[in-house]
Amino acid sequence: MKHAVTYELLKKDSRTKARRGRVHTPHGTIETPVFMPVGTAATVKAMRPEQVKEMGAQIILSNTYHLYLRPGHEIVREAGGLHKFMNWDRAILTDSGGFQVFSLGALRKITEEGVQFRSHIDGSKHMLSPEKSMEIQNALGSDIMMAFDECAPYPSDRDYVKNSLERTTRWLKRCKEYHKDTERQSLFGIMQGGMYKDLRYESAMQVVDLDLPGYAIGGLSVGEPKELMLDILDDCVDYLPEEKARYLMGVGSPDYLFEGVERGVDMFDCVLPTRIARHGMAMTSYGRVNIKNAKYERDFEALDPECDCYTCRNYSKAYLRHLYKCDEMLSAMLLSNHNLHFLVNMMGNIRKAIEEDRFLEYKNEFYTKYGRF
Ligand SMILES: CNc1nc2c(CC[C@H]3O[C@@H](OC)[C@H](O)[C@@H]3OC)c3nc(N)[nH]c(=O)c3cc2[nH]1
Ligand SMILES: [Zn+2]
Repeated sequence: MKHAVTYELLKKDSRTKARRGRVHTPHGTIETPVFMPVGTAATVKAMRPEQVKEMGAQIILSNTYHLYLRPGHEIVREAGGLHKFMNWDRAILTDSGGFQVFSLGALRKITEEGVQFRSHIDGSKHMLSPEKSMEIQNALGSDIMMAFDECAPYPSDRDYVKNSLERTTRWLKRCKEYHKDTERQSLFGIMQGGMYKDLRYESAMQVVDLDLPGYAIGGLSVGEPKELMLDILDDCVDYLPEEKARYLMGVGSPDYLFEGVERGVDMFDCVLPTRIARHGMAMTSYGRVNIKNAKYERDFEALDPECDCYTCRNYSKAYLRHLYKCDEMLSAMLLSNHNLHFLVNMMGNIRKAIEEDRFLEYKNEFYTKYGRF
């Protein structure tokens, strides 16, 4: 059968596991490695779609949990699907809701059937199951649908993680069984296994056995120390087939992106760029800038001298600091625009560096200038 989404490997780095590829989708081709802006409630916060497109973003993310609760997936279906509803004609990936139920929902109860929870919005009772998650993602019409899984909390004991990953595999089979229109939308499996390397292997073998168009590494970036995350990640990527796309969920800041690329990851997502923007923080070529700092009061230079984004071309740090101090909406808009542009642009430079076989040199140059992460 023809899959909606396919991965094409273009070039492997000669000294690391970094790789340059493409993810072909019904809404366009995604150059990888790629950073995917997060648009949880069908909007990349404080950004118009044209701006997200103009900076070069090829795919954005949205969320089953949020859109099911508000406005409701049937309304999005009646609107013609998420692409139409939010005026975004490039690719969309939706998460399955499992993670959000645990990070946002209240009074949860896990059974073989699925997860019962109360809405964090109005306390109403709901049930998410593999079938329900697929029904919602079918209604949203995303190009890539994530399997309904359980992301075990950190830390979790071994028995819990083992039972959880086995139930996640049973849920994945139910997702695959339910999803019929494989030429319109592709289902990605998610490997779990917590911080236990042997359980990671078990989960990967069970997930890969279902021969899906792409796979995600879940259960990481959940509060574990960086060196532990990277140690687990080192193994996880090798358990996934080379000819399929690999997505590391919930990652990340610039250093995690470099470390993930170096270990063979193709796709990344993180709320950081827009979230820290709302708190007056910017990522720049010379490290983080906390715009509320008094030292910027008379700093009439651009946020990042090496950035050509709309924010850096037209406004000074002094003005951005003023906007933040006045709690003006334009503050979040301009800082979000820059932070997203910064990460999307950085990934473009990483892709170019892999093409020119100088990924490690670019990584070291970036780290030296950026300083402390
Ligand atoms: C932050 N760390 C982290 N996030 C994670 C997410 C949410 C990403 C999703 O959450 C939204 O941003 C809040 C993004 O939109 C993304 O959607 C795809 C995960 N989702 C699933 N289904 N399974 C996991 O194991 C998992 C692990 C994560 N670790
Ligand atoms: Zn900029």
